[in-house]
Amino acid sequence: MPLKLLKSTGNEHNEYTKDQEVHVMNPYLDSMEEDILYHFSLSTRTHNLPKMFGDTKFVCVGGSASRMKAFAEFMHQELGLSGNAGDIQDICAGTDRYCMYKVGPVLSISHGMGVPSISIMLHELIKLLHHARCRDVILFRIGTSGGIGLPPGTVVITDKAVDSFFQPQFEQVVLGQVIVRSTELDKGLAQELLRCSGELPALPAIISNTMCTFDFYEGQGRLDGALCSFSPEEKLEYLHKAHKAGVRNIEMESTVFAAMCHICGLRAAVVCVTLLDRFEGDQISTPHDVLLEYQQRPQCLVSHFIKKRLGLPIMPTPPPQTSQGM
Ligand SMILES: O=P(O)(O)O[C@H]1O[C@H](CO)[C@@H](O)[C@H]1O
Ligand SMILES: O=c1cc[nH]c(=O)[nH]1
Repeated sequence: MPLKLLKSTGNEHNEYTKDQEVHVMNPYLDSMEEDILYHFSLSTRTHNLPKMFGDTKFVCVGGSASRMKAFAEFMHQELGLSGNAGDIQDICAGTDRYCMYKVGPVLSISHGMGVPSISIMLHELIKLLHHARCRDVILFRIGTSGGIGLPPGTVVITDKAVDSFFQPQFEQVVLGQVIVRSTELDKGLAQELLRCSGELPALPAIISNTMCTFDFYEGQGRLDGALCSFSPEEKLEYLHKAHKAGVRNIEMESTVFAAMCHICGLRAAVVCVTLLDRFEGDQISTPHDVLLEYQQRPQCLVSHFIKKRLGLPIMPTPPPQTSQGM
């Protein structure tokens, strides 16, 4: 079935109606004879990127390769595409750095853990979207996080992505100098996702700030790493400060994701479920099947959004069933 993109679903921000290109902010790129997207195992010389990707409208990224494969299979079913969802091929099969699946106008890509890993992926993704002459693309990070003062399983739609000092910025070292970039995300998109969450049963969601750290253990104030140089009281004091600054969840990619999308004119949202309440502990001890169900919540929410955007009938569909790792 050919899929048609609706320009709007009704109430969203005006920005949605713009015909928006992907801006690469690099004056040298277009004069290169060939651009090798090394970590995707793709190139402008060996692949017809406009033909392969030109109709892409939604890009969903997340840390785990199996999650992003399962999400692609789920979207195949949700979009009512022909063929067998299980036959979808990894476009990046020539490398095991990242995986990438395309289902209709949706790209599903894994990014690994942490800022350096997602940053490399985003450089190549944004160039890919540019070379493919994509327009009006929306990016989503669908991930997991540690909550602060929230019941586990809550989906946090990020308002501001903040650093470990609670600042809405991302610092990149370039040629030995620190460049500070804004981590502004699309507020209209976040609101629209929140409205979508209200249309789904058992999908508790809020909009709030997300803190992005460079580490899972010490960087997130955990007492259970191989190293720990602070007391339980100091840990709680820091988490309370974060809470006071409006932070309700912690993960490891949102600031660079927000910063790079913002600069390149891409509308973007970060949608992460909380796996635990960090006021209560550090270890993720919830049973695996419960964690899997939590992990599917951002996927169901973003799928619902995409289907609305495409004007597809919204029917209660079961969440992705394939074996996803955490
Ligand atoms: O669930 P994903 O997308 O992997 O992301 C979160 O989980 C990882 C840590 O377990 C970090 O990468 C964090 O950002
Ligand atoms: O506590 C958590 C859970 C998932 N991901 C994180 O980065 N932190």
